[in-house]
Amino acid sequence: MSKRYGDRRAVDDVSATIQAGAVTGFLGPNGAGKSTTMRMIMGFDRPDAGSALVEGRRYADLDAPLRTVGALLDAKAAHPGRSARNHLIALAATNRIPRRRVDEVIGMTGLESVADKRVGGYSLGMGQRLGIATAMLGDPGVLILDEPVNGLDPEGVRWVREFTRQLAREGRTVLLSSHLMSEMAQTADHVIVLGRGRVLADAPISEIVGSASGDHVRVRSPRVGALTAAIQSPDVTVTPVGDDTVEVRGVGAQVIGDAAASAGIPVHELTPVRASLEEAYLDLTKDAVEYRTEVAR
Ligand SMILES: Nc1ncnc2c1ncn2[C@@H]1O[C@H](COP(=O)(O)OP(=O)(O)OP(=O)(O)O)[C@@H](O)[C@H]1O
Repeated sequence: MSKRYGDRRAVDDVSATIQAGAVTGFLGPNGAGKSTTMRMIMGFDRPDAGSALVEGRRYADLDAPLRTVGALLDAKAAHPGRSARNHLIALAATNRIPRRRVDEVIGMTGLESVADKRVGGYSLGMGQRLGIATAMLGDPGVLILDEPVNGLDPEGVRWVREFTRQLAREGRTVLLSSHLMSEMAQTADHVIVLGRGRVLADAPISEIVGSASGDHVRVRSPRVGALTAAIQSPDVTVTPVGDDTVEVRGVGAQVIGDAAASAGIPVHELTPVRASLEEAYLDLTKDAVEYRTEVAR
């Protein structure tokens, strides 16, 4: 799909397939085009070129849209004067969804105690839970969640993680955007990264993290100089990070440990450090960030 706003290419020839039975993380800097893509999938915005199909059809052509795909796109979508329960009852009634499903989604999202209060008085977190309850109302096989953990407390963040993992285990398709990389690393199976409207990466999370340059082994030894000499080779880079500590790149912990043992060098720490999703993400998007903070040097 492609979409312009004025002379701005918000989404620029994006192609992707979101797999069932997995949580797909949708990442990208502010303004990268994530929300626009999600809105186009849900038929709220019309692409200038291309189309999005949900279970093989455009959103507008779905027979029972709410029962096919549920979305959280704007946590403030419910009328502020209505209660959560009444909001859900009205939606259920117009979509031929049985009334008991309203109580189910209220229970599922932990909204029982506030379900009869006005939505206008809800905290951001309660609004997010109501948004997720709304998305789940039709028991859809596909969920599109735009920053569902935004504004949630740690318990709520963990709940979204476990909830979305469960949805994927049930075989549903989950597309989830977030700026919280540590959270995404624990939630997503697969990641699509957008930058300036284009797809920068589309791969399993292990592959994305594995491609980052941050993997190294942290080594601490009272004879760190001798150990450095023992593992020296053109492929190995050793960076001092303290008097007796170095970061070693290009060789694994086992080789370093064996080299130390055969040279009789004591080792006080030998820690393989995996690159994080955050490092991989920052590597991928470094040329695509529009609003960068200048760090004083
Ligand atoms: N309705 C609109 N009218 C004009 N420009 C828009 C509109 N919606 C989005 N844009 C522009 O399109 C680009 C993509 O925005 P979008 O909200 O899709 O990004 P995003 O990846 O979701 O960002 P964020 O992480 O900040 O939510 C931005 O430059 C944005 O300013």
